[in-house]
Amino acid sequence: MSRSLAENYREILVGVGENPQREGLLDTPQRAAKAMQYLCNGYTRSLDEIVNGALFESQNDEMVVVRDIELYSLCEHHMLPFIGKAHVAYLPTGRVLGLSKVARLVDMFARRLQIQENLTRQIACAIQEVTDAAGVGVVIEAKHMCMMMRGVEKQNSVMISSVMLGEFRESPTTRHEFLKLIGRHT
Ligand SMILES: Nc1nc2c(ncn2[C@@H]2O[C@H](COP(=O)(O)OP(=O)(O)OP(=O)(O)O)[C@@H](O)[C@H]2O)c(=O)[nH]1
Ligand SMILES: [Zn+2]
Repeated sequence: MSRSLAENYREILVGVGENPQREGLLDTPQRAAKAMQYLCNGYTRSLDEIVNGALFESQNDEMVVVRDIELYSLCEHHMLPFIGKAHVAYLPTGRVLGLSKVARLVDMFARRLQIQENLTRQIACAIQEVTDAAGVGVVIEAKHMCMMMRGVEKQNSVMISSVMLGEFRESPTTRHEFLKLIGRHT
């Protein structure tokens, strides 16, 4: 039988040289397990459940941009947080996605163990799949705790990753409009 997450956290406490019996730590394994389950709850979600049918007919085929969506994820190499912002855009072809669903979709993929590049691509592909857009652009800027709190210890570097699909990849004008709207291009 596999050990519970809480039991594993108790072992971690011992592993880092702590006494899991001391008063302040008595509930910590349970609490940490609950927190970690929350931070990884994206594994239990699906695209259908997130979108919940919130697709609306619209004749507007101009670019939709949702920028500055805050993002909290965990890097799959160190299981330490990376924190930043996601900017998402698409060109609708008759249907638009409920606004909050863009942010929910970002969270669904962010609440998993990730590398930033894969997270960026998964968000872009999901938006494409759900909306059947003529193009999708996603930019993520994030700071990685594994680079700040340990390792190379660089406090000011920001990782910027992008994925451009369809029109965003083929047309420099579309791409520039997106980058301008998110403040990344003049
Ligand atoms: N490309 C990419 N790399 C990441 C991401 N998150 C963490 N990393 C990197 O993953 C790499 C893992 O390198 P390793 O040498 O196996 O691990 P390490 O000894 O802990 O590396 P250092 O962080 O350099 O101390 C490091 O360069 C991290 O900076 C990410 O989202 N994308
Ligand atoms: Zn890392």
